[in-house]
Amino acid sequence: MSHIAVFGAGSWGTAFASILADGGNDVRVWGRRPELVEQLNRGVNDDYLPGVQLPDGISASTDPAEVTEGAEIVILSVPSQSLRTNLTEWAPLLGDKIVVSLMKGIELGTTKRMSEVIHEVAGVPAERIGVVSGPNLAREIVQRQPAATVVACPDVSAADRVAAACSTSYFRPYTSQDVVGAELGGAVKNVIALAVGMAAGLGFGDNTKATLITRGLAETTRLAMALGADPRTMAGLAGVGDLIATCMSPLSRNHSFGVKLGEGLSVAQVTEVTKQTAEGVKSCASILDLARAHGVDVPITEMVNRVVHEDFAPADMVEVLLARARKHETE
Ligand SMILES: NC(=O)C1=CN([C@@H]2O[C@H](COP(=O)(O)OP(=O)(O)OC[C@H]3O[C@@H](n4cnc5c(N)ncnc54)[C@H](O)[C@@H]3O)[C@@H](O)[C@H]2O)C=CC1
Ligand SMILES: O=C(CO)COP(=O)(O)O
Repeated sequence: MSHIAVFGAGSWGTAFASILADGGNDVRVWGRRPELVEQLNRGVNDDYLPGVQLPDGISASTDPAEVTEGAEIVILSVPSQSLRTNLTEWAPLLGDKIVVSLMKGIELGTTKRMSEVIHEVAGVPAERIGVVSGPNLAREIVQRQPAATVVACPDVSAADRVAAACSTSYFRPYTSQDVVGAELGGAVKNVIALAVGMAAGLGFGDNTKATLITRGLAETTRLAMALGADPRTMAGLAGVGDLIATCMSPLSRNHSFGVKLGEGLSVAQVTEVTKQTAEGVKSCASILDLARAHGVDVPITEMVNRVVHEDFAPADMVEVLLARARKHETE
């Protein structure tokens, strides 16, 4: 049994803590708000996962030092744009632990991946920074529905340790050394899910959705390869696997956000009613910056960014995408 710390008591932090507890670990969760921490200590998380009874083996605290004391692995699951600020406080607690990011976003302004932010702010060597990414909608996971994921880390033995800790009868982790691919797949699929949601909100059917998913995979792969990722990761769970789950599921916050935009609500109106993190809304801008810096064409991301940040209409997005010059499919 390992002692594992989880920072972030939202839907995925809590669901991942449940996997770890089911895997036989002693899990301590850090939450910001005392009321939520109190809920977790009663075995529930009514704010983010209402109606779910959490497994035994999870305790929670608002004290980062208490949560990390004796932990071998530290899992980070806060919104991507808050990680840098959070880590400034947590960095001294990380010591020689394996640090794992569950986050699926790219930092605004710096265009850094979450593993890069962890390395930069907390000084953790790349060999001890892992990423977990795959088709893992939190609500299905806490119902113990079967799913698989990717645990990526440059150090295979560290990836193995994390994979062993989160291996259960319903959750199957595969290991990988492709951190860049896993992080890019996880971040860009949120943007594509916004586009697919918009298409659904506009009343388009499965041909349109499949087209956006497939061309979304093409632009994700182009960008990931430009950053040094293995293209095979894009054909795996952290690539097309997560892309399909997020683009097709009404449980996805990014997909649902896009649907409301497609139905005619403004970004401000959708933001107002969206209580949880939809990473693609912010990361579409940083992913576009990243792609431009590497000279990579990402037309869907570009259109999503225009809708979300430049007041462009979703219907016009479709028109512009279809009016582009014809090209070879594999270019
Ligand atoms: N929910 C899901 O199904 C999955 C989510 N993810 C990723 O996990 C990450 C976390 O997302 P969720 O747990 O789903 O989000 P969430 O919105 O359910 O929860 C976010 C948590 O972070 C806390 N938080 C908000 N602002 C904060 C700040 N400034 N400092 C510290 N804590 C703050 C919130 O209070 C909440 O506890 C995201 O990057 C998301 O893309 C990855 C796989 C599945
Ligand atoms: O990453 C996810 C599933 O793998 C969750 O997607 P959303 O953040 O869009 O809900």
